[in-house]
Amino acid sequence: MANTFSQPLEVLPTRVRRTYRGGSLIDRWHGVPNADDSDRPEEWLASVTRAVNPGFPPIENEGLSRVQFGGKEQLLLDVFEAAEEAMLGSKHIKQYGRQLGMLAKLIDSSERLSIQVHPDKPFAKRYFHSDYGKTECWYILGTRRGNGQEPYLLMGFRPGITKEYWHKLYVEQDIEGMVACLNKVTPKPGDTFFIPGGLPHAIGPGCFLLEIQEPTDYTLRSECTRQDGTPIPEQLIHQGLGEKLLMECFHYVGMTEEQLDARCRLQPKTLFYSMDGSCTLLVGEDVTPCFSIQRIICNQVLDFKPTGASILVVLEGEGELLFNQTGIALVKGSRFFLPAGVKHFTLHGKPQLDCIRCYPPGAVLDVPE
Ligand SMILES: O=P(O)(O)OC[C@H]1O[C@@H](O)[C@@H](O)[C@@H](O)[C@@H]1O
Repeated sequence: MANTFSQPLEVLPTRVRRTYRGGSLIDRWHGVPNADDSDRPEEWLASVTRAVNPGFPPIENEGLSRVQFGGKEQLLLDVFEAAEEAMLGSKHIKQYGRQLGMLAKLIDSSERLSIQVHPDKPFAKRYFHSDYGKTECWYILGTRRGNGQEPYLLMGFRPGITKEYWHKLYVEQDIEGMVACLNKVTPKPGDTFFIPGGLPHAIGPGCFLLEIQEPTDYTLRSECTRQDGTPIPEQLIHQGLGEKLLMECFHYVGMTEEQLDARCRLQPKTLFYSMDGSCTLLVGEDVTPCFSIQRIICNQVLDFKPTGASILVVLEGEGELLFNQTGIALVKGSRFFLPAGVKHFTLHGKPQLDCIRCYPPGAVLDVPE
């Protein structure tokens, strides 16, 4: 059984509705011309995490990715159940269960998201009885002018913001006041940011990014309306916890721009470099134990010997993924779940591939030999 399941699984598109608009850059990236922004600004990649969208008309299995497997389309979650060991590996299952332990997404915002916060692990454990909070990282793929504005990110309280002051702004819904409390950062392609649980933030307009996060959909927010002025359902504001706990989810740690840069703007580290290509660590264990991210540039042929599962996303270029003497074509936007049972694969850039590999917690990163 392990052999049947141990092959790279191409993941079908999984678009998800959110409270903000965007997504046209995701479609264009996949080669769809003249795409428009919509209420589906996110694509979840190899997801086994359900989207939580109270207040929206229900969609069955929203957020769960599907793969072609055994001659039919199936939920990746069901394939995990049928072959947990081949998919995730026994070491991972022992520590994390049948859950992948991370979620990867593409996000494209044509307008600013609401000012929000995600729980850290202790908060998630205590109030959601979950082993996972929603610490996340963003790798910027591109920017555009959104809503007539230059792209930006809001991140982290400026020094001196107290819980009492933040609560007052929340009660008054003083949006300008809230924006003024946060550091404003200009993103550029190739930047990587770390957003630990508890850090207030908002992705601004015109940001196209790859996000890796803990596998939950817990967003709490201080802003109660969308950009068009329509109300955001109460459940999406405090996830059923109420105003007091909403305020406690934020960490009131002020940071200057320099302190924010030092804590949240990550510096890539070269792991491997040759004529054939390179591997760079974008997010490693020194940043968070929740997941890791590696960028791979492949000019020729790179050989990998994984020791566990990962997700592979092609950002740019064309080439091939060679597995068991079979070549699978790779193009910009290709995304694969690589089960733990895949012990060897080769990337071939034709002429070049720029890829990201996302690893679950506890993974040993594999670097070409
Ligand atoms: O504001 P909504 O529509 O809930 O969007 C929430 C989105 O926010 C971003 O900052 C990320 O945390 C995404 O993972 C999340 O899906």
